[in-house]
Amino acid sequence: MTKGILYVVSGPSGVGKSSIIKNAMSKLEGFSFSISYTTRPPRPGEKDGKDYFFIDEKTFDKMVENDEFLEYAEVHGHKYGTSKKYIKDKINEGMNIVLDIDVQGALNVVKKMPKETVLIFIAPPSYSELKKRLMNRGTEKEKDLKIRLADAKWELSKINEFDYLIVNEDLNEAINQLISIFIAEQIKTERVTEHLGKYSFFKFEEE
Ligand SMILES: Nc1ncnc2c1ncn2[C@@H]1O[C@H](COP(=O)(O)OP(=O)(O)OP(=O)(O)O)[C@@H](O)[C@H]1O
Ligand SMILES: Nc1nc2c(ncn2[C@@H]2O[C@H](COP(=O)(O)O)[C@@H](O)[C@H]2O)c(=O)[nH]1
Repeated sequence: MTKGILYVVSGPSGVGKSSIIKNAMSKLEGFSFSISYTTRPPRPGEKDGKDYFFIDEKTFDKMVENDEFLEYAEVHGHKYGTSKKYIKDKINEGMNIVLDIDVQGALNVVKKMPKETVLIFIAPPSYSELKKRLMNRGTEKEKDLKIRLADAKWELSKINEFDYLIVNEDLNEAINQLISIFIAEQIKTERVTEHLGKYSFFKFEEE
C-alpha cells in the first residue's frame, strides 16, 4: 500500500495558513486535515472536534505522559499537540495529511518522520501586513496580539529549514501554489518508483 504524505504548513500567526489550507483542501480529494489538541479557549464560532479538540491542562499533560502526541509545543502562551495515532494510522492507510502547526512543531515532525514529511512555510509580504491581518481578524486581545507578533520574528528566521516558501500576498495565488506543491510532491520520482508494479514501461518490453 502506498504511504500517504505529511504536508506540514507553518508560519507566523495571522499569515493566512488556515485560509489557504481550507481553500486548497476543498478543491482536492484524498487529503485529510489533522485536528490538533489545544488548551486555548475556543473563539466564538469554533467547534470542538472540528477546529480543535479543546482540552484542559490536566488532560493535555496526561496525553503527554501517555506519549500520545507526535509533537507538542507551547505556542503563544497555550499548549498545542498533534495526535500520533491519527497521523500514523492515516499515513499507513495511504491518506495524505495536512497539518497547520507552528514552526517548532514543524521542525520536530520532520525529525520524526523525515521520509513522509514536506515542510511548507507561509510568509507575509511584510511585517506590517501581518500585524494588520491579525488586528483585522480581531480574535486576540492586545496582550496576546503582541505575543504573536513578537513570536513571528523567530519563526521568520527559520524559513531556510523549509522545503517550500509561499508568500501570501494574493490569497488565490497562495492557494494555487499550495495545490501545486501538494500535486508535485505526489509525483516525485522517488515516491512513484516505489509503486511501479502496475506499469510495464520500465521493463522496456516491445508490445
Ligand atoms: N492574502 C491575504 N490578504 C489579506 N488578508 C488575508 C490574506 N490571507 C488571509 N487573510 C486574512 O488574514 C487573517 C488571518 O488569516 P488566518 O486566520 O487564515 O491565519 P493563520 O495563519 O491561520 O493564523 P493562526 O496561526 O493564528 O491560526 C484572516 O482574517 C484572513 O481572512
Ligand atoms: N506545534 C503545534 N502548533 C500548533 C498545533 N495546532 C495549531 N498550532 C499552531 O498554533 C498557532 C496558533 O493557533 P491559533 O489557532 O491559536 O491561532 C498557529 O501557528 C498554529 O499553526 C499543534 O498541534 N502543534
